[in-house]
Amino acid sequence: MMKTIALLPAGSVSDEAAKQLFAGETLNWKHHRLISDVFLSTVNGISDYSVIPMENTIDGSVSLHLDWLVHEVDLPMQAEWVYPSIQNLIGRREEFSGQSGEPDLTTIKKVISHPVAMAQCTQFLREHMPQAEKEHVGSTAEAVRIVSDHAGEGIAAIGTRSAAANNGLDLLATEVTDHDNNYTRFMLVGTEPYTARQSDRVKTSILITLPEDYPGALHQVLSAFAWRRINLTRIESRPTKKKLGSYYFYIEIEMSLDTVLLPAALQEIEAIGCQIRILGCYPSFTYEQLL
Ligand SMILES: O=C(O)C(=O)C[C@]1(C(=O)O)C=C[C@@H](O)C=C1
Repeated sequence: MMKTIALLPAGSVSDEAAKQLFAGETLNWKHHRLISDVFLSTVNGISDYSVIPMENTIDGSVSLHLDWLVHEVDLPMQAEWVYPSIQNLIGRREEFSGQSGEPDLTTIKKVISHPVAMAQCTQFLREHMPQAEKEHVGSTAEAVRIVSDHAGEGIAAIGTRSAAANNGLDLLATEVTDHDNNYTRFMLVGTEPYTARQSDRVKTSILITLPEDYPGALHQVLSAFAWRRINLTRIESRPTKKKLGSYYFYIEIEMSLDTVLLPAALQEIEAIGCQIRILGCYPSFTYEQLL
């Protein structure tokens, strides 16, 4: 049966990234304005998978989305991949044209975008349009659509080339992120394994709650991995939301759950009183692998 994929709107970075992961396949795309609806679509069985942005080169972890996976939904991670987040300043050229014919960015009254995309362009915005009010919306694609619906109101958006083209708008400035090599790591979550492509790199994500009043617990957790020479690629602490100062550790491990060493390490960690929740074991793809 044809699979259904829930994701942010057409022209968002999520949309471009998902098309890359599923290149060559015929699928149903279910676009949603808000990431909460992207999650809920798969929770409610309307979609098979949700596409979730998890981490960005410039802005770091997308904590809100990690918190959703931890607290709100129980959707296993099925694949992770990396996609470039190339942002542009988008609007109508004639609305902002200066004397030289080049866009005069100081005439922009308001810039809108997704908060993560906006954060990737902080310096650019401060340098070139300190006068502009900043407003956050659900995705870069939605920001571009709003600009298209509000001609003549002095609004520009940060978004992708494809969103500008979809809406017949101009690129007022290209590649405006504060650092080149800006990538976003995406996660495919859902109840079925992703099998369309294979990767030689498999990761396991877990959530660990440390026992209370156990000095050195985190050190012991890390050493259970260290002496087995198990590589950790990410460790993040997030509030349990139950008590001030109480945290989970989200850990990404560069090893499959069916490799003998990993269950042994997890057993050792449980033996000191830690609670472990497995969030998924999934193939990991670099951008180059998917080209
Ligand atoms: O708004 C979009 O285009 C998205 O896909 C969302 C999102 C994010 O939430 O991290 C994804 C990647 C970009 O780097 C910026 C924003």
